[in-house]
Amino acid sequence: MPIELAFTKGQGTGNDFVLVADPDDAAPLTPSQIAAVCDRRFGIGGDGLIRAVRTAALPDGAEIAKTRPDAVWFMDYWNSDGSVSEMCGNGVRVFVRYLLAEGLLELAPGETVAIGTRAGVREVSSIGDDGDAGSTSIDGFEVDLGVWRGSGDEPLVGAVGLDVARPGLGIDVGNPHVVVALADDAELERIELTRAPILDPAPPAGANVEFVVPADPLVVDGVGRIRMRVHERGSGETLSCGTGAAAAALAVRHWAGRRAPDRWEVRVPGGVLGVRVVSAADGEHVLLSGPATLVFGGSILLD
Ligand SMILES: N[C@@H](CCC[C@H](N)C(=O)O)C(=O)O
Repeated sequence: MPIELAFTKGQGTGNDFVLVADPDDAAPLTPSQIAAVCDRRFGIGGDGLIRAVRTAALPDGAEIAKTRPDAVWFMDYWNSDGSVSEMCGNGVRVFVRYLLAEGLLELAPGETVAIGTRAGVREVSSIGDDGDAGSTSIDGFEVDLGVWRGSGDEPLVGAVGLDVARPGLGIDVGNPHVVVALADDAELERIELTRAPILDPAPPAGANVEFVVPADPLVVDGVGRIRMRVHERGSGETLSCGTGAAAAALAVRHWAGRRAPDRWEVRVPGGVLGVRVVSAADGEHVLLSGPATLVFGGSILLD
């Protein structure tokens, strides 16, 4: 007997998601149902599926429910192939937009909400209008992705369109990334990402792979500027990846050395994202800002 699933479609810089509400985790979806929903020809289509579940109702939220009762909602994030991920930087902004539209949350400009994720609690602020967060922040929402770290991975990365494999730098912002610098825009356009890049050695949990090109000049008015394309673990090439944009900015900042700025503008095929790095007592936090839009809603029949 097919089940009817009510959904909303949303996107942030062209990274698109199917959102469903299941506050009590009453009807978990199987990986094959998720892949069917995300299929662009046979389903709704999306780079991922996000379930809105109360943190206390989801087994993966149990620890957060004990320590951070203010993180009422959990972003249960799934890639389009039905694999699970710890975190999604574009997704978490669209998730907050969705909670607001569904009347599940109230948030004024400048206010912050704590969201449970598999990477831990993430603070999301409404910015723009009255809630400005600074010159590189993009109106919409800004998420504190927490303390970033180098993953220690330094694989060689091969991709169709690259003459030789290039060195990659592993960055962890709650989920795993490998960032690769390319020479120029022509090389960035030439790579073919319908096939997954080959990482040697491959990180055990896989990785999202970002290809970046610095703008010339790299820094204007204290803001670093880069272009990026991405192949996402579990979703293939997407128009944008928020955590990937943060990882790409962090890698270029690392390569640029001590005088590199803390504010970055990252151009992706689907738009522009803001990244800033802020020092705190527990380390360097990376913050991501960008738009979040709901596009349409409906219901789908699922086997
Ligand atoms: N598009 C997302 C990242 C989604 C998860 C990723 N594919 C993974 O498996 O880690 C973003 O905006 O960060």
